[in-house]
Amino acid sequence: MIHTEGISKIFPNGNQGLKNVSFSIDNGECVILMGHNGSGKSTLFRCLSGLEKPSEGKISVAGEPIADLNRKQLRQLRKRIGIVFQHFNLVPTLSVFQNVLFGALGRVPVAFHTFNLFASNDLRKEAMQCLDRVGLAHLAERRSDELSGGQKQRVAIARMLMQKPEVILADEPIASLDPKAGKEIMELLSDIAKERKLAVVIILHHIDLAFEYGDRILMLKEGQLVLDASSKKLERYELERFYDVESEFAKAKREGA
Ligand SMILES: Nc1ncnc2c1ncn2[C@@H]1O[C@H](COP(=O)(O)OP(=O)(O)OP(=O)(O)O)[C@@H](O)[C@H]1O
Repeated sequence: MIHTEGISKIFPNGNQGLKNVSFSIDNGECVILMGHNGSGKSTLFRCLSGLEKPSEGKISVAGEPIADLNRKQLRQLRKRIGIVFQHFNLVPTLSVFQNVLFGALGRVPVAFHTFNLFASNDLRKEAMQCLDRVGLAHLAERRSDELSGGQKQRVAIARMLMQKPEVILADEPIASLDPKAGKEIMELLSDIAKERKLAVVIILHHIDLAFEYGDRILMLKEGQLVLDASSKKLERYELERFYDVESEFAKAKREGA
């Protein structure tokens, strides 16, 4: 679960990243975070993952009050937050299986360079289960740099599942994928939210996919949360208006002109 209460972020140079942002996300909810460039999405993600401290307000992630944690506690909390990146961040020379296995590094006290040798059979079994969940068990032995973008993102999600996260933050996870692969990744993330009862937040710029896979849509504008609505109750034109993408033609048609 994620909860923010009145968070603001002012950077040392005076830029305001966030202004009085409050929302809650329950376990099992898949929430889409939208907003133009510079609207504050990355700042919010960095605050939620404990990389940035808000100047004001409270944040709790997985039951932990982030602002009150010391460095060691923050490091521990980060292990419980699964992050999905736009560019996958796999180790290209390692196999798909090894990349996924390394997802457990944060919860097993074994050094990186010996991890592949000393990982237990149970962990290896778990890694195969995570790969199976994303539909890529058959590619376990393949080098990860031989995969397509969509497959790489699936491997990155399997690696993140190995972490046993309690919350998932995905930063434009489909920005470099074709429409079909992008849809598959969105479906996977929204299914994982339901199956594992995790709070999932996805930064996305696709209106159709936001409606299809998001339970709720949040919109930031100049650091402020201007929309927080259930995707079932929201009309497409309302979202387009908030996003400033409604065409003059659509507007005229809607207004019956
Ligand atoms: N480290 C920083 N120092 C100063 N200002 C910053 C810093 N990081 C972000 N900002 C400012 O905070 C505001 C929000 O930026 P942020 O990167 O969070 O937006 P964004 O919605 O993620 O944009 P994008 O879609 O381009 O990634 C912008 O005005 C930006 O210039």
